Amino acid sequence: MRSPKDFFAPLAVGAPDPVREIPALPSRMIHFFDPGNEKMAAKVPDLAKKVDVLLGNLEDAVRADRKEAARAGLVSIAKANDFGATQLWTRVNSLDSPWVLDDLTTLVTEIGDKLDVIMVPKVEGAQDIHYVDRLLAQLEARAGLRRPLLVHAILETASGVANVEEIAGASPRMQGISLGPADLAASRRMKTTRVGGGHPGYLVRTDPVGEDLHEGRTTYQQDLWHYTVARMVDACVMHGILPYYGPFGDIRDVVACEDQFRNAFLLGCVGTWSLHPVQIDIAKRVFSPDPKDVAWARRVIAAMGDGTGAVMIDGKMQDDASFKQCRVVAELADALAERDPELKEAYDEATKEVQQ
Ligand SMILES: CC(C)(COP(=O)(O)OP(=O)(O)OC[C@H]1O[C@@H](n2cnc3c(N)ncnc32)[C@H](O)[C@@H]1OP(=O)(O)O)[C@@H](O)C(=O)NCCC(=O)NCCSC(=O)C[C@](C)(O)C(=O)O
Ligand SMILES: [Mg+2]
Repeated sequence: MRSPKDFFAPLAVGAPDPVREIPALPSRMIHFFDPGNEKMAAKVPDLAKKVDVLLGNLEDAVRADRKEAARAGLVSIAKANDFGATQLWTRVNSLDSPWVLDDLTTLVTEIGDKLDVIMVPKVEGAQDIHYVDRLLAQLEARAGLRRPLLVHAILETASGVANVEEIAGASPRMQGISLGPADLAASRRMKTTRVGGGHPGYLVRTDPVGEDLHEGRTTYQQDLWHYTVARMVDACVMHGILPYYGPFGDIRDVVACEDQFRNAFLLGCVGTWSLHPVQIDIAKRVFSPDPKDVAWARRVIAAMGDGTGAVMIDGKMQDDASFKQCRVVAELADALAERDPELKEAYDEATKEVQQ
């Protein structure tokens, strides 16, 4: 284990200094595309205006015989475009694959100055992050990069979940963690065949009402991912990094997708993945606080002054703790409003209505 004193020293001579704080940039949706797929790649410049993060995916969902095309596609897309405030991320192949070394070497060398975050799949423990950390420092030094690349881990193995706290704190490069429900389900031997979302068999049932055990008993479907998401959120917050939901594979079921995203938002996640253009607006709607909640939060903050003591607003007690919750909502709204003029108008309009 590294000494905390050494944590902010570069891991290679000439590599940039590690960051001391992870920037809380808007990242409501991480939009996945296959850079080797010409149809998808053609849509990227337009999509860049709509999404917070564009991610060139090199791992699963890219066929083995298209891995090199995807890598080369990402290099040319990054070189040909300036995405402005939209971040550019990549997901490299897993650390046990034959492609990852070339992914990291090529991408850092060719477009290290354009990339913000490298997503590493199937992370099992801190040792995986340490490997990537050192290698990135060596490549950054060789490429003469001035800004360190950040690392995002996907939580998609049982050992990854068991070690999530040490993964979150393994390097100052750690930017965040996403849930990978499909690989995680396989790793845990869960008996599901879906990419995220619920399952009708995972339920609770009300007590029997009479002799007939089948009669009049309501069932409620439960959230298969509650434990993992909640644990991931705590691990991330403990280490000052950002938690994200992940993929929702039933592209047609936009209703359940929105529910899954909202559960994650309410539990503390800052964003999710969009796998198809139709999921972009869902993520934007869910991960931008509701204007009514923003107006309420601003009203509580104004009424609470320095944030101490207790006041009553519309019959509800407010104190230091509810003031802090309101600040979370209001600060997120302010950050998003800076990037999105439509949201700014909606938030200001709702705030004015409350003040009248
Ligand atoms: C689902 C698929 C096959 C349906 O693709 P489609 O072509 O059948 O859909 P469509 O509705 O017909 O598409 C309409 C148009 O949108 C385009 N399009 C479609 N998707 C995108 C996109 N993402 N970005 C940009 N453009 C896109 C598509 O090319 C088409 O263009 P056209 O009108 O010119 O013909 C397709 O959307 C896709 O491949 N999406 C990305 C899938 C992906 O990245 N999967 C990996 C992440 S999930 C994962 O790995 C799991 C995890 C974490 O590891 C774990 O839980 O373990
Ligand atoms: Mg996976």
